[in-house]
Parts: sequence; structure tokens; C-alpha cells
Amino acid sequence: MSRLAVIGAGAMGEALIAGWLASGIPSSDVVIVDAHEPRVREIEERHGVTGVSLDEAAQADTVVLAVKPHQVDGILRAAADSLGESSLVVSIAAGVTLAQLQGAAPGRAVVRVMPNTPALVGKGMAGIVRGERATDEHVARVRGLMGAVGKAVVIDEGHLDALTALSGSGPAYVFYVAEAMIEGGVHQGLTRAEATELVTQTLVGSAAMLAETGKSATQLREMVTSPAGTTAAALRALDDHGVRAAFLDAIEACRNRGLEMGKG
Ligand SMILES: NC(=O)C1=CN([C@@H]2O[C@H](COP(=O)(O)OP(=O)(O)OC[C@H]3O[C@@H](n4cnc5c(N)ncnc54)[C@H](O)[C@@H]3O)[C@@H](O)[C@H]2O)C=CC1
Ligand SMILES: O=C(O)[C@@H]1CCC=N1
Repeated sequence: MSRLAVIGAGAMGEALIAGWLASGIPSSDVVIVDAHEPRVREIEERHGVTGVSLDEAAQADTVVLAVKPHQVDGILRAAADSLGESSLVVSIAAGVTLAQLQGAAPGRAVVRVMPNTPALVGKGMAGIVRGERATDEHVARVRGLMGAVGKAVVIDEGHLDALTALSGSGPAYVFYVAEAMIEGGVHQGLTRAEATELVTQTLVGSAAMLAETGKSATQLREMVTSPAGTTAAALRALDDHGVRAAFLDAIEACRNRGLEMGKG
């Protein structure tokens, strides 16, 4: 029996697979299912894992559902009869609730996880929600898997949409800011390559300061902001454009979209 099956080897499925393999999980322990045959070949070639049928994948110790949220119910129902007695179902789908998962696979142990794409480079952040039938061993297994590709926290289901709005979708906000900063540099006459290098290293360094200094984001921002200096002028422009309020709205919209998807 395979140790790990990933059903839906898209952007997030591949990020997890790549992160797990880099962490030392042998490719022979991982099988995949994807409806798009060329995608299966691509992932097999790139990572050395094996494409299998849904029935075969369902027999793995841990079955990770990484398809689009609206597909989870149908695929889990189709796989339910093939799931092994001790198989653990892990859904990473945004908005799909434990109750919905449990309804599609009655009697099975299920866990919800909200990962993020930095798992690809071992710097992921994941939220884990324990289903009713999940044992301590199941939770430890998922903690181990997500811990192998970054950090993981166990939280209540009621907070998972809020977590999604920060860490699940969060990398997109950071890349959006990076794009905008690079564009700003290009507008000031730097080449795109120069601007990209400057912005990338600035994000890497700033993230490391947040993670390593023990100082708050506010303290770190103040360290950069000399009175009446250049940074103050820049932050004033951001405030004039309502950027902070836009982030509050974006995070609320993200959380609300997760709630809405859970109802659909
Ligand atoms: N992209 C991200 O950053 C994150 C995504 N997620 C969740 O991961 C899930 C997948 O999202 P993405 O990877 O972004 O989507 P995607 O569209 O890149 O991947 C979905 C994959 O499922 C495959 N697929 C479609 N129908 C299938 C079927 N019947 N059986 C097997 N495979 C099938 C597609 O060919 C595709 O490769 C979603 O539920 C999303 O909420 C969670 C956290 C972060
Ligand atoms: O955009 C989405 O719906 C998925 C869930 C979290 C990140 N990407």
C-alpha cells in the first residue's frame, strides 16, 4: 500500500509533493491521480511519483484531496468504498467543511488542512482541523506531513476561513505587492531584472527580520522610518491611497468567500 496519495496534482498538489520529496519522503511512497492525463505524465516525469487509478489511490494510508472545492464531494463519494479501513482522508479544499467531508465518506477519519504554496520550498504555513473520527495518531501524522514542508498549527474549524485569508491566500498578496514594487522601480528607470533582485532580497530580508528578531511589524517599520525622511513620504502615499484599509477589506472578502464556498 502506498503511504501517500495526492488526488489532484495541480498547483497546490504539486507544491506539496515537491516539498514532501525534498523533505525525504521517497517518491516510491507517493502516488497521484489527476483527470488531465498530460498533467499526470508531467508530474511523474518531474518528481518520479506514479499515476494510479482513484481506487488504487484510495487505499493509501493518507489520501490528500487537492482538487477544486466543488469537485471534492463527488470524488470522495466515488473513492469512499475503496478507502482502506485505516485510511485517513485529508482535504485541502478551501471552504469544504468537515460535515461535508464526513457526509461523503461516512465512518472515515477526515482532517482538513489549509496549506500554502511556500510548502514547495519547505517554508509553508498550514492550519489543521481535526475531524470527529480522527485520532491523535492521525493528527500527529498530518502535523508530521505539514511540518516536513513548513510550519503547522491545529485550530478550530471556525477559524479556518480566517486562517485561509492570511496564510492560505496570503502568498498571493505578497506576490502582488512584489509585482507592484517591481513596477515602481521600472517606472523610476531601473531594469526589470535590477528591480526584481532588489525587491526579492528586500522581501526575504524583511521576512527574516519578522521571523527572527522577536520585534513586531510595527517596531520593524518604525526602524526604517526616519523622521521626515524618504520612508515617511512613501508611507504617507500608501495611506493616502487607503492601502491599509484595502488589506482589511481583502482579508474580510477572502474569509467571506471561504464561508460562501462552504455553503455551496
Ligand atoms: N493554490 C493554492 O495556493 C491553494 C489551494 N488550495 C486548495 O487546493 C485545491 C486545488 O487548488 P489548486 O491546486 O490551486 O487548483 P488546480 O486547478 O491547480 O489543481 C486542481 C487539479 O485537479 C485536477 N483534477 C480535476 N478534476 C479531477 C478529477 N476528477 N480527479 C482528479 N484530479 C482532477 C486538475 O487537472 C488539476 O491538476 C483547491 O481545493 C484549493 O482550495 C489550498 C491552499 C492553497
Ligand atoms: O484561491 C483559492 O481559493 C485557494 C485557497 C487558498 C489559496 N488558494
